[in-house]
Amino acid sequence: MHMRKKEATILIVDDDDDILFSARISLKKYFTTILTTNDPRKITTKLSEQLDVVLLDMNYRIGFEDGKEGLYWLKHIKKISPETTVILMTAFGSVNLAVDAIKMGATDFILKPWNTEKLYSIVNAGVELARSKRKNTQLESIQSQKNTEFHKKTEHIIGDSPAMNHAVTMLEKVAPTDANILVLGENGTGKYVFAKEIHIQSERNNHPFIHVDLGSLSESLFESELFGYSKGAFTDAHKDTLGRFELAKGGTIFLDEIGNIPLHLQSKLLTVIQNRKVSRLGEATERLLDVRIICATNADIYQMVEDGDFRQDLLYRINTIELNLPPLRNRQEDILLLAEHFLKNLSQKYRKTISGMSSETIKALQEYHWPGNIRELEHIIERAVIISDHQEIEPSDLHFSNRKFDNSSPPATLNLEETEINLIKNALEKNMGNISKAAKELGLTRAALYRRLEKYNI
Ligand SMILES: Nc1ncnc2c1ncn2[C@@H]1O[C@H](COP(=O)(O)OP(=O)(O)OP(=O)(O)O)[C@@H](O)[C@H]1O
Repeated sequence: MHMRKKEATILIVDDDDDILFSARISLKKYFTTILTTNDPRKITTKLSEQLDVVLLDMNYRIGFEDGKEGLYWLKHIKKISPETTVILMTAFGSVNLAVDAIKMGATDFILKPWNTEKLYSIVNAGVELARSKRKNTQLESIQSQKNTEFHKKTEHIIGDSPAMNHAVTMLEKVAPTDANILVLGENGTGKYVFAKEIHIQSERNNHPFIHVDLGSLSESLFESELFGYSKGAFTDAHKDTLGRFELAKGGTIFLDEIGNIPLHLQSKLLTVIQNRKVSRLGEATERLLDVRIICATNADIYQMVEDGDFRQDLLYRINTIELNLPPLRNRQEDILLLAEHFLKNLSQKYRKTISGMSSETIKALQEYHWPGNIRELEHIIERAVIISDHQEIEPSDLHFSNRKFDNSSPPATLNLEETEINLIKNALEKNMGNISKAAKELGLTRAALYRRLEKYNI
């Protein structure tokens, strides 16, 4: 009977070449990759591969047959690759040794000589176990990565302008409810910071907060990323994969740059939100959706609705509560507070002793237009802290991304679109077409800059 081999990497370690040979022959029929070595010291290099199962002999040197060496190597493997299943082989089956080995993380035990069927079934169970462990670890690492990222970002919400105080009051009111929230604001106004803070102040805060940047996902990836897929749903779908909605279970999903999803996916998203159910691509099973949805955009979403680019019914589903984050130039009071906050943190980070900002510096900061909002302010302060040789930050330490907005020369035009186009062109010129650098100067993500290049046909 012809059977398809299972994708798995198995390492057999034994000092007896006959055993290696026969085990290899037995397992080769069922699994794609069988590695062997007669020297346990080679295990370390083999562990650089993703090993599903190690079949490990207990005894190597003649005369030392108490299994200590096997236990030593078992510990070694578990330390380097905790997800790998270790199965011990021995000709001297002793219950005590088996117990010790299992305590130390071995999964099973097989006595020599074995029969092929038994060997196969033990190894196969080991492969399955390794896979499920790996899957869990991946999930955990996604979450812990997300969490540390947030801690860095959230810190505090700084600001004391009426607009900011209003936004914070709203945040505190709506956070504990399960209402869907739409956060509106230009780039760098703190939409992410607010979304995360809403999650932290909600009852879902011991569940995941999953951020999806729809601006950086290609259209072909939207669906599989959001909804997940089952094995075989498309050519590259090698295994069942959770979507972000499922990953966020019990917690909050933050759909950033919501204005970016194409119309056909807007319908799909609408259905998901209405029915509160998701199914993975290629799968009929529907799973209950238990997430709070926060969306954000810097686009004029109402204009998009008018132009037929965004579904009105979807907008009404996601904007139960709307939070508006005003641009920095409209909240003068916050500029100084934020600048001082960044100055303090960044001087610490770069180990500089800077006592503050000169009054000319403060004036320059307050008069600037801040097209990149808080992110731009943070960058400018960071750069100033790094280059400054002064006690206080001086205007010469400030490097505004666009001199046209410098207080010394008023902008040539006040039309927003034209201004944006000019800014982008200047940034590109200055950085010799380097998108990453230009985006950084503009206080935009690369994806956001790309969208603008497309929009304005630059
Ligand atoms: N109120 C605030 N207090 C302190 N720092 C803030 C505040 N708002 C934003 N920041 C900082 O400014 C930067 C930009 O904020 P954030 O990423 O939340 O903006 P955004 O509106 O989501 O931007 P984009 O639309 O470009 O994704 C971050 O480094 C963030 O920590």
